Amino acid sequence: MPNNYFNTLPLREQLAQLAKCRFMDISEFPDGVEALKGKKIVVIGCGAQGLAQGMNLRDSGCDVSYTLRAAAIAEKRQSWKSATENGFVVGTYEELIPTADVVLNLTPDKQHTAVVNAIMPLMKQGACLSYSHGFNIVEEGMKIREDLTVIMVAPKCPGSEVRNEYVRGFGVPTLIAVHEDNDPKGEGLALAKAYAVGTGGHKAGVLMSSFIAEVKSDLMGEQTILCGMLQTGSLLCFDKMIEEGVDAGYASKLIQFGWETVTEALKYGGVTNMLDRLSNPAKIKAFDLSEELKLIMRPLYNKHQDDIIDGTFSRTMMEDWANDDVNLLGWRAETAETAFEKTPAGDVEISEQEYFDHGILMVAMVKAGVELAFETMTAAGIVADSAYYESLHETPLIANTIARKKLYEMNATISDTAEYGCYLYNHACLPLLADFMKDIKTDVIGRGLAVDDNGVDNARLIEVNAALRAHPVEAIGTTLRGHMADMKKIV
Ligand SMILES: NC(=O)C1=CN([C@@H]2O[C@H](COP(=O)(O)OP(=O)(O)OC[C@H]3O[C@@H](n4cnc5c(N)ncnc54)[C@H](OP(=O)(O)O)[C@@H]3O)[C@@H](O)[C@H]2O)C=CC1
Ligand SMILES: CC[C@](O)(C(C)=O)C(=O)O
Ligand SMILES: [Mg+2]
Ligand SMILES: [Mg+2]
Repeated sequence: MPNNYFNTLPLREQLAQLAKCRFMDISEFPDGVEALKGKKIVVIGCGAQGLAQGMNLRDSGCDVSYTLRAAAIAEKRQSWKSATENGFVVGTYEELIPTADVVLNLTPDKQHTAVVNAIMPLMKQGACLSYSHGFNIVEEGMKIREDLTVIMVAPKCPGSEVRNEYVRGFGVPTLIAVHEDNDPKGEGLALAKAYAVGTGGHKAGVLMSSFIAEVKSDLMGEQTILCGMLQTGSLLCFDKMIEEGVDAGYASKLIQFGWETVTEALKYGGVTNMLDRLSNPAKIKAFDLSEELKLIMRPLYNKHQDDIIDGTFSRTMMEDWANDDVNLLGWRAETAETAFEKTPAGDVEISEQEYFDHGILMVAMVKAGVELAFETMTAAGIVADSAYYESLHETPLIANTIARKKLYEMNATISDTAEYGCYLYNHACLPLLADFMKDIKTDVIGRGLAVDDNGVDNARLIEVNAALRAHPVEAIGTTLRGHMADMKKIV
């Protein structure tokens, strides 16, 4: 059984690592990709992150090629097609790994131990090994050859958006770290910074953090608000609308594109702006619903964070790995059979404002999920900047994937680790919200509030506006969004 590295550390070291996080100003990247110039970068795997990061790095002037497992090359699998059709050199481990100065391990987390064990003997003396998620180091205690530098450059975003944002001329927030046990030449930070520039991350914001803080926050965000909450919310809202007689095509479209539309407002102006898009009575309704949701769901968020911190989550997921992914594959098949997933979006016009007015419950779910995830992460010692990226900032980026092809697309685009955690949350959250959903009517999902009484109590409105603005996620959000002035509009 793998050795959980985090659990071997003394408490004070665990707390120090969890709290490691510093926002890097754009002025700290004056050398751009210079540290990677003249270096040969070999990417292992050409999936969601592999293709996107490789393309961005190449467009930034780096020398990038791909190595794939032999069977993927022989059978000309999708990964081989993606790399070759995009004009990259592709070779076996034996052909390319010995030539690499920097190896980017962008295979699924489940494969990391086997992949790293296979490539380590082939790696050049003093080369660099990089990850985009630290599971293998933190949760499995992987030991890397002492002469190798080990870094992490983790985009806080699905691979598709890593590429899309770069093409739009921006980037996605990125967390970088150097594994302190493996920095023999002291060059880890320079390499990680150059790599973050090469993917465009520095334009959106780079956090200098630790492998531990990345793992414990990344797992929490993806399981709860980012993917779990959007999946649970989609299923509950769709089923409720059908039960209440809303046209199925309309309901399907409202949800498929609704998350993207309402969270676009979140991206620009936080929870406050998202709720400000509602009429005054609708805003108060969304606020009250979200308070109720937070009360019901808080124990679930705490459980996810506790299980992530003490290793229960990684142990159980690794048991599923050892059991041929029976749970993951079963949950994936189950999701494909849900009514929401099987009902195509109708050919109906829904205006941008209507997504808010008819999606009050969706707005409430996003608010509750973002705030709970942020509160739970920061209570566990994760720094607010990182908790912001893992809750509020990334939610719209995941919502974009649902707009493309519903939950299938979201779960195909995110990592298998995120997908497993998403289903885990969904399974616990659906029954938890069953009673709450019994009282839900189409005024808050599907049809909107009646407009004849648009009045509100002044005192209550002032109270709600003040509470929205006082939440700590709004303060850090305002600061971090200040560094994202060049962010491009999507909706
Ligand atoms: N998905 C995302 O958006 C994000 C992922 N990450 C992290 O990035 C890393 C990559 O994840 P992701 O992009 O989702 O992965 P994918 O599942 O999309 O891609 C995996 C790639 O690895 C190859 N691969 C699979 N198994 C093996 C193996 N045993 N040996 C060699 N190659 C293999 C696959 O090709 P083939 O099967 O053809 O060999 C494929 O090209 C993970 O650490 C993940 O946590 C971080 C942030 C976001
Ligand atoms: C969605 C979760 C994520 O961590 C990510 C895209 O950031 C992943 O593992 O896919
Ligand atoms: Mg992530
Ligand atoms: Mg992840």
